[in-house]
Amino acid sequence: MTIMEVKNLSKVYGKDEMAVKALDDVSFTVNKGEFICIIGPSGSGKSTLLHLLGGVDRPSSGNVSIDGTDIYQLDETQLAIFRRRQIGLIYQFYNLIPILTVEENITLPMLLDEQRVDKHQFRKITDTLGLDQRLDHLPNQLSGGQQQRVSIGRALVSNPAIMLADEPTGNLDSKNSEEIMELLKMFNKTFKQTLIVITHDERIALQADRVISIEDGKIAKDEVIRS
Ligand SMILES: Nc1ncnc2c1ncn2[C@@H]1O[C@H](COP(=O)(O)OP(=O)(O)OP(=O)(O)O)[C@@H](O)[C@H]1O
Repeated sequence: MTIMEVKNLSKVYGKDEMAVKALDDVSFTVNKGEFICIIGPSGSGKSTLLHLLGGVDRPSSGNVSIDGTDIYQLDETQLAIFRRRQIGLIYQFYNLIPILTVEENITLPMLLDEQRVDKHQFRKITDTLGLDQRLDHLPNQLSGGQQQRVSIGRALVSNPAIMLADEPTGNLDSKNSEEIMELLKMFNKTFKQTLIVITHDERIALQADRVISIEDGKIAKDEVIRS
């Protein structure tokens, strides 16, 4: 079953002689529950693509449909709500709010959305992420690996259909990196959560179901590794 349809997606930053074509007519579809890695050289357009898949930025042309919703037809408020409910985003530098505790950082998207936090779901996520003893800590009282777990918790709490991660292990040592990937894969397999990960790490790319290579803003290769 298709969960995402990307059609003729292009993104140009800047204008006139300053214009940079970061993404050039990219089209592909994603099946529900797929684990895709996006690879490619620095500056090839990977982060731009991920942001457009997640409704973070608007394309210059083309569209992205998620579960039948053409997301760029939504106005800003509708898009923000859609994003909070359907998309989980994880970055290399965790983007946690320093003055909020672990629990507050994780539940923030639900509170912003005026949704009740399901206590059972919250406990399950924080137990699985090994954060149950850290809920009252501030981000700077945690290790890098723990901070990344918090950002995964924050991305998971609304049970999004799609998880997008931009080099989620780029800032971690190999042991933490492995653990974070195991967690993401576990949520992908257990909850059929679609997982799209940008990585420079070949070992991570080899774990995916499918690898999309981006070069110069275009898809250079799209390979199914396992189905
Ligand atoms: N806000 C912006 N304004 C202008 N140009 C931008 C902007 N963001 C990205 N670019 C340019 O668009 C191109 C693609 O950038 P993007 O960040 O998507 O690449 P990337 O493949 O994710 O790179 P990296 O692996 O280094 O993170 C680059 O040439 C970059 O300089």
